[in-house]
Amino acid sequence: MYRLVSKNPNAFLKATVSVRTATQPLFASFSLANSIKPSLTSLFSSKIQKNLFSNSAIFSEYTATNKSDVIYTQPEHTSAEYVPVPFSNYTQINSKTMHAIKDVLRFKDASIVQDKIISELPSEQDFLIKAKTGTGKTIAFLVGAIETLVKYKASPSYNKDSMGILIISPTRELAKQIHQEAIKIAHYHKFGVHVLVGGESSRLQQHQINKEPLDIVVATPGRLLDIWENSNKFDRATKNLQVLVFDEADMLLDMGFQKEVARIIEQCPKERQNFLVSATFSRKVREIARQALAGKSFKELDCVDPNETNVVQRIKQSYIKINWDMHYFALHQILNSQIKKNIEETGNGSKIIIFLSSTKATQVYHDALQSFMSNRGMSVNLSYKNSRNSHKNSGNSRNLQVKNSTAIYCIHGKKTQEVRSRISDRFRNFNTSDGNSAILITTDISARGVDYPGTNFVLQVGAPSTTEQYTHRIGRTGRAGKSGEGMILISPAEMPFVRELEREQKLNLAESEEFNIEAVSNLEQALSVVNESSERNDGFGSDDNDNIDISSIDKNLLAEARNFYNRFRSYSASADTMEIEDMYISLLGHYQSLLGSFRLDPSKLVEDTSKSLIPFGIIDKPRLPSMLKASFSGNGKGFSGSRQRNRSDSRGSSRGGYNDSRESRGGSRGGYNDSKGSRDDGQYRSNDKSDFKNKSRSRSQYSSNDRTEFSYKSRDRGNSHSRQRGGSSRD
Ligand SMILES: Nc1ncnc2c1ncn2[C@@H]1O[C@H](COP(=O)(O)OP(=O)(O)OP(=O)(O)O)[C@@H](O)[C@H]1O
Repeated sequence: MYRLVSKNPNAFLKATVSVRTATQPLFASFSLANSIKPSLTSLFSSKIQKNLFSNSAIFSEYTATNKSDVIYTQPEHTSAEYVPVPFSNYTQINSKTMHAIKDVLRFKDASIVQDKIISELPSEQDFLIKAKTGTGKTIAFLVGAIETLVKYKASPSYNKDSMGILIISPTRELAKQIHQEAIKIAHYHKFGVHVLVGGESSRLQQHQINKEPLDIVVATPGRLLDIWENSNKFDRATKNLQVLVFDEADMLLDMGFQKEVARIIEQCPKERQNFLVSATFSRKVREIARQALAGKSFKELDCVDPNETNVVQRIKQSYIKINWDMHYFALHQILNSQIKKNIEETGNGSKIIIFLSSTKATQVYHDALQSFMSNRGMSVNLSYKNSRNSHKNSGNSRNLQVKNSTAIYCIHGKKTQEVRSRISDRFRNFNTSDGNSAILITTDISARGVDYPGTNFVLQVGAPSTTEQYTHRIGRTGRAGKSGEGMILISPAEMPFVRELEREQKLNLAESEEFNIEAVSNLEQALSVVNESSERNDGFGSDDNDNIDISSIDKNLLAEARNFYNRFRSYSASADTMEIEDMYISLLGHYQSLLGSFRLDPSKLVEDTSKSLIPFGIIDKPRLPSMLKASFSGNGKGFSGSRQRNRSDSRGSSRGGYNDSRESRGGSRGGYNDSKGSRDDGQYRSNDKSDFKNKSRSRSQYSSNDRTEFSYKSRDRGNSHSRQRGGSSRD
């Protein structure tokens, strides 16, 4: 009999986690309509809206106006984002707009935020708009702004050379998405609709500007100011600008666009309407509001109850407490489980987004996932229930032949705009109806505003920069009335983040039931067994090792671990050590900015995060750049075993795990955290904090020839299985 001996005490999760009750029960909301509580209705008596129906559910909804002129929508433990008012009931919308909503967008009922805006029309007022993620803010502000434009066009002061609506977006992806929505809703108006973003031909954009009226312009700040300076027609047109919109207003400031925002506001005419839009009203949104709406009264349309979270309630959310060295196998299990579950429930493949906090980590996780998740598809027989097709059959379930391939995509700020757009389009249009699935691995470049319809699962790897960012990331699923699920992988050192989520976002996250501490420990054991037997080279599960007791380990899990192990090993063996070390440093760069806000323990973070090196057999932590040292080595802990990378590490050419054709190689090594990589101001400005560029290193100096073989146990085995590079030094 085998007895499982953990030679790696850290490998087993010992910490206990209190399992709290989820406040976001899956599909909790679809009961409803019956239950508007009299006590609540009397609290909000001024304006009670009728209830209704949305795409997927029955909702109850009512709103109220209080004295401070802030309108709250009272969600009343429902996930209601739609009101029962069909668009056709709104008489205040221009008929051409209405026509487009019906025939081009094909929307039936208005969402709450849309109802809020439309109820105010016609209006020249300034609006500060807050509504939950994925609840249709884009169309809401477009409808409002277009009404103002239509009115202006009909007025005697109309000048055909003037600009109608200028919409500022923090990222190119979002700008292009808004542009597409604007084209649709402006269909019958025959407006000129433009998008000005970096990474694409400025000449072409200027050509368009000269050719067509500037009715609606969507732009990122950098390219906008660039064209503003260089195009007389554009400059003249802005003198009569009617409406200025800042979408994802706080992100503009988060990304360091303060100066650009200030310039844009300064250069616009004072007489205009303003819309400020976000799913979260941080201090920063109010900062823009102060600038843009200075001295003017504005109406705050807050569609989220102050006691509620900004995330739609039907998104089931949980955390998985797990060490970084277990991520890949856990991903293998989590993703396969999600895909299987979704196919069984709906007959469809999955659309999944995985968020990481640095470009380096995003690229590494993408490459790893390609090794063990992507496949060319196979036909499988599935018996599934509740499928959208099940009505075609007499029974509740039926056998179905589906293809079962998984495509893996990756977007981050170091990719060219052309590649970003292409991948974004592919993922957006990915068809899951034949059982195929798609996974997008991305940085926060895709966290805000970006709409990938049909995304049913969002997985966050590690804590994001703010609790608001968590809600924006989660908001990529559960959109437009659809259901969705979110999970976050959290290392023990990051647990304070989960508590902050509760405090700041009122999100009481529960531990995952399926991947709780015990389940994660099982994963670890199974992987250890496979790893052990692989190292003995005696075949998986053979009987001639008396150190391991595998009887308690589920046979299927062992088989899955072996399958994963074999596939992942082929990737890890060829991965570039320097890329992996850079990933580790970039992650610490990300955590550096969280230390204070989430009261994280620096030495614990270093220890936890360094486990990301283990699957690649890297034993010693690389030396940290001075910018990080100051934050992470204050007490001298956490650096035992740190090793300086130096020239003596060089052993010839790279193994080429990441070959140079990858976009991630293209740019500088600085600016690992690309929440700024999506800046669009003509050049990439790396944040000092995360710019750990070490120009003196050349890639070949850190070739991976000397990297160890894959081993989850390398920590325990010293050098016997892990060849350390020379030149190690403590930091
Ligand atoms: N009234 C409606 N009926 C059906 N679908 C709608 C409606 N309004 C918007 N949608 C769809 O809902 C999705 C989300 O809309 P949108 O991107 O505008 O959300 P958002 O509130 O801006 O989200 P985020 O906070 O993430 O920016 C889009 O696919 C959009 O086409």
